Amino acid sequence: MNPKIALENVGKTFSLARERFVALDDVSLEIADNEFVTVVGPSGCGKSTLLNILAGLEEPDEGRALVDGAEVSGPGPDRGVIFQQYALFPWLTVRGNVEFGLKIAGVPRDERRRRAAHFIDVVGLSEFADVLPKALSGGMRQRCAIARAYAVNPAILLMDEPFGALDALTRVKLQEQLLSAWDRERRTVLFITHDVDEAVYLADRVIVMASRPGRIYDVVGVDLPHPRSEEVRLSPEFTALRNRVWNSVYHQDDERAATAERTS
Ligand SMILES: Nc1ncnc2c1ncn2[C@@H]1O[C@H](COP(=O)(O)OP(=O)(O)OP(=O)(O)O)[C@@H](O)[C@H]1O
Repeated sequence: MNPKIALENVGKTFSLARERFVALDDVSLEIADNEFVTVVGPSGCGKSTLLNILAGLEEPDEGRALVDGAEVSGPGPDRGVIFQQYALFPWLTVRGNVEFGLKIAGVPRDERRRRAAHFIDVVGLSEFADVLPKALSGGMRQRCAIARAYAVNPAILLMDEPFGALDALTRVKLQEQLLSAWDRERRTVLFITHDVDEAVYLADRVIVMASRPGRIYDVVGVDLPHPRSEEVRLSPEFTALRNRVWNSVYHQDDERAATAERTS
């Protein structure tokens, strides 16, 4: 089957003052329809650049980014993007925020109401539908942002550290909620995180990146059962996968040093 998303030999370099940063070097990746892929790696390894290219917010210098076989040429309603900072409109209620994208898309009022109510329920915010963002906690705001992204029904969700600013407990709750929403309404998801446990818990496949130059370093398949639960989180299988990804992320430098030593 054709992949939903494909990156073909993507390269991207930024120049800052006199320095050049190779944010992505020859990155190739295929993501299947309805697959949940997480990306982890050290700071500056090009994770956000990769997501921004797929979102159509950055252009690659080399190679191509494809969605459904067509080259990405800008943002589109087929891709919902969720960043770490929940960009909610402060003057709109939860319902207003979730309905906003539907209004822009020209969805009629009754259908808008119905869809917004459904996704507000999916993220567990029904009681707060008429509340303004300032009265919500950080976790609730991010749930509202997720409901808004889901409501416009994009085939693809691109999530850049969406839970990065939240405390550990809220984070775990949101992981559960995101996965249960995904179990009910499958989407193709690319999810960036710094958190190895989060990467393994959510994913069908974890992509580990390395920096300087930014590239794919390791790919780890996660065959843990769904629906995932605390039991899965505490299982030896989860621990083994987590350790494997942890080693890949945190021992990249050891390997590099050993290679440098061997070749010097
Ligand atoms: N607009 C830009 N202008 C100049 N350099 C940039 C720009 N965007 C990214 N870079 C550089 O490209 C490299 C990759 O950045 P990117 O933000 O993609 O990494 P990241 O893995 O998402 O990092 P982090 O985990 O810290 O968010 C870094 O060296 C960064 O400084």
